[in-house]
Amino acid sequence: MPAIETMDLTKRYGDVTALSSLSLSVPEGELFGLLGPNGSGKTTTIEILTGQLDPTEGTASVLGHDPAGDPLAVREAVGILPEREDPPSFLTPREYLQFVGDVRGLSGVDDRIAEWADRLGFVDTLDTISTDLSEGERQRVMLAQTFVHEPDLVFIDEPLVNLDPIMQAEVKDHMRDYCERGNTLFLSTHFLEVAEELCTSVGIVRDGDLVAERDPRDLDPDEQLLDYFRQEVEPEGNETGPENGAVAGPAATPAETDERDP
Ligand SMILES: Nc1ncnc2c1ncn2[C@@H]1O[C@H](COP(=O)(O)OP(=O)(O)OP(=O)(O)O)[C@@H](O)[C@H]1O
Repeated sequence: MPAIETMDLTKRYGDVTALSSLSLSVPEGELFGLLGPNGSGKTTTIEILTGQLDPTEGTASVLGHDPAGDPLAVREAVGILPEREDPPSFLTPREYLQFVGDVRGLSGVDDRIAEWADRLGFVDTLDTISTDLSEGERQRVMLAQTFVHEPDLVFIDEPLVNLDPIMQAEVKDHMRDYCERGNTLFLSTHFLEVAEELCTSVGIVRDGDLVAERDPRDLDPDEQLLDYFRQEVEPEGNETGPENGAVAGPAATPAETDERDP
């Protein structure tokens, strides 16, 4: 059974069609990257798969659960890190992670918090009120809450944004190890270099439909994921675009900027 499967997922908001018969299948153990221009339907897909939003039509299965019919079962089983999500400003990382542990019914929470704070380098700020943390420090805490209950499947929107280069390398290693242990990771990113380096499969969405799927490790040595992306998302005869590797997204890799993806 695939970790994730969708059949003809469609989401309409009045006249706007955010998803249009999107079908995809992500096997267990895959490090899958969902790529696409702004407004192509990536967030909508993640919100449906994590039971936050009901589709207008179509079906989905996530670890064998129906996110529309049983959203709680999905949310209990997976880790989720939406883009631009922070820990509550009035809690310290320790208090927030204890709260997450309580909600998830975890045992040994203090040990888990210590382990993740050590791994993601926030031991020194565990007891600092979150409003006083930098953006990167808050992202580390949010990554910890995503993985702290050791879920089999994790959804992350822009995992490396705001992290310094050393922490990016640490998180990349963790994500690879996580999938090598048989778990599944579903990323959404505008950073094609990150997808090319990490993902074992990428799917490209355009206008709410999956238009291409590929293992980036199969790219020819002289072919870049950006070229492939352009070919799939740009209508014929309109093949000019940004030269920076993040089409219709931010102008630099996360290593080069402190700005969040617009
Ligand atoms: N609540 C809403 N009401 C109306 N339209 C919406 C709503 N949410 C999303 N849309 C529209 O649905 C389409 C898909 O949006 P979505 O946020 O899924 O795209 P995305 O690929 O995640 O974009 P980005 O890369 O900019 O984050 C867009 O046209 C967007 O304007």
